[in-house]
Amino acid sequence: MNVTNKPKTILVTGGAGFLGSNLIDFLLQKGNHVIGVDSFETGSPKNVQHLDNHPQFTLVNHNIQYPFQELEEIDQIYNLACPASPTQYQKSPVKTLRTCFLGTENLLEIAKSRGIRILHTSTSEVYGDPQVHPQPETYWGNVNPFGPRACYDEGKRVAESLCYAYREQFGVDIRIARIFNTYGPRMGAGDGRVVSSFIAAALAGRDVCITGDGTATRSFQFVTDCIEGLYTLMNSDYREGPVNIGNDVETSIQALAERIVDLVANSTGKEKVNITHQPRLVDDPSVRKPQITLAKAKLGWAPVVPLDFGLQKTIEWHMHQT
Ligand SMILES: O=C(O)[C@H]1O[C@H](OP(=O)(O)OP(=O)(O)OC[C@H]2O[C@@H](n3ccc(=O)[nH]c3=O)[C@H](O)[C@@H]2O)[C@H](O)[C@@H](O)[C@@H]1O
Repeated sequence: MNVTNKPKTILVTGGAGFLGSNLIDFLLQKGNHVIGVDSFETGSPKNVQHLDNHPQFTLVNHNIQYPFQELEEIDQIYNLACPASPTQYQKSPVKTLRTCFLGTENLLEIAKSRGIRILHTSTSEVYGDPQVHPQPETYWGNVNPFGPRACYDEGKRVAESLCYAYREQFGVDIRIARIFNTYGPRMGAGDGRVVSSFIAAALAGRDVCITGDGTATRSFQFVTDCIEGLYTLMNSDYREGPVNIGNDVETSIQALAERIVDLVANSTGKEKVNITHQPRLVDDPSVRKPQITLAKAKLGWAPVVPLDFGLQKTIEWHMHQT
């Protein structure tokens, strides 16, 4: 592990998104200068509003599908720009693919021409509906290239291939994180992903709706663990291949729903809402759990936030939204 504390100028794409804005806060707290880039298609200005007058922070409205016209000197790039919620990335699948390929290419070109390091955020979705469980980085996945999730799954896969190609052909210094289901403050009520959707419904007194029979599993990582993982990977010497960044405690969606319903009822003092079911989504992965031995060994990183604690923090954040 080689985590350096020397302040840097860091470009964060997707800077007004859920993960991007949390990463920016973290990097600023460490004394860095940060340039946040967002096209505001899924990112929200509210996520970075508190940084309006921050002397070390610049916000740029730009879509990474297009090359940057001008850019000051930078030391590192984190590429987090891409809609990540299935409901969002399926709205415009061509745009999602373009963000993954052209967007990543534009950033790799900057890294190449300036000789700087780039961390690309990939996803557990590269494993598709996995036939190997838990998923190690060496698993090549089970992805449908011709379905509603393909724009994201294949987009993220080709972006990894592009990073690899830029490393092999041009010697670009790359890091790739495969992020598993992450939740926490700033994942908005309308995001569509399961934790924020369940919390928002329960707080509003609506039924919590499971798509499927509830037996599907995910392994939920609190946002602070994810950000620590990304930062540690970026500043580590490990460049051989992708690294899973996730929590390896697996939970069924039914169990998650029941837990959220209980925690929200406890927090509000109101009655528990009902849990209902709708048909399973096409190509929805039936199980997901990261193997994180590589991250532990090479980065000395492991998640530390228990699900109940993270859910409680997330519920409190939602309760304070207007
Ligand atoms: O949160 C994430 O980090 C991941 O979210 C999605 O992957 P997915 O696992 O499908 O995330 P959700 O949409 O949160 O769904 C998780 C499970 O909950 C179910 N779900 C979701 C939403 C809902 O309202 N109700 C519900 O039962 C889904 O069918 C699925 O089985 C993205 O595709 C990933 O890239 C991303 O890394």
